Amino acid sequence: MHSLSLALFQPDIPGNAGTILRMAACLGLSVHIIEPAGFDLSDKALKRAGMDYAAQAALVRHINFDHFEAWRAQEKRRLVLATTKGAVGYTNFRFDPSDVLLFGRESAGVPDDVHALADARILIPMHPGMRSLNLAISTAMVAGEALRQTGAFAVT
Ligand SMILES: C[S@@+](CC[C@H](N)C(=O)[O-])C[C@H]1O[C@@H](n2cnc3c(N)ncnc32)[C@H](O)[C@@H]1O
Repeated sequence: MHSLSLALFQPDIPGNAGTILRMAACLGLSVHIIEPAGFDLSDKALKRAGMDYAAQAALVRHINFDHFEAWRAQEKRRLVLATTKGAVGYTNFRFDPSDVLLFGRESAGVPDDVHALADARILIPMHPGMRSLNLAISTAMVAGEALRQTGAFAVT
């Protein structure tokens, strides 16, 4: 298991969370879910989307953002927020193996105070006029680049 971690801020859609859990299990990443989520974390759709892989994912639940921040402070890890309001393109950002990569909820992203306290805000550049990518897709793109940069992909 890598120390690079994914974090989902109050996710709304179980299919997205399940897809991310499956990816995380395959790539050796832990996933931190900041509650409340918009669904029951034992939801069938979460299990269906994550398939049996979800059971192998390192899932950590935080009852709220303060709880997540207490964990992060203890670990002394940087918070890197993926946001459509980011200033730095994700391929131009230098990732650290201990980073926590935070993604916002499907319906609303993250609140302004969470946006402000992140150590860095990164963007996946999109064509003009497009609003946002799907949560699971953006998580895969950023995780792939972070793993590539930090040399953490399994070598074949
Ligand atoms: C469906 S989007 C949220 C859209 C929301 N209405 C907003 O304005 O933030 C869910 C999450 O995916 C990530 N995301 C989607 N597109 C992105 C992009 N182009 N660059 C960086 N992150 C993105 C962000 O973490 C975002 O909070």
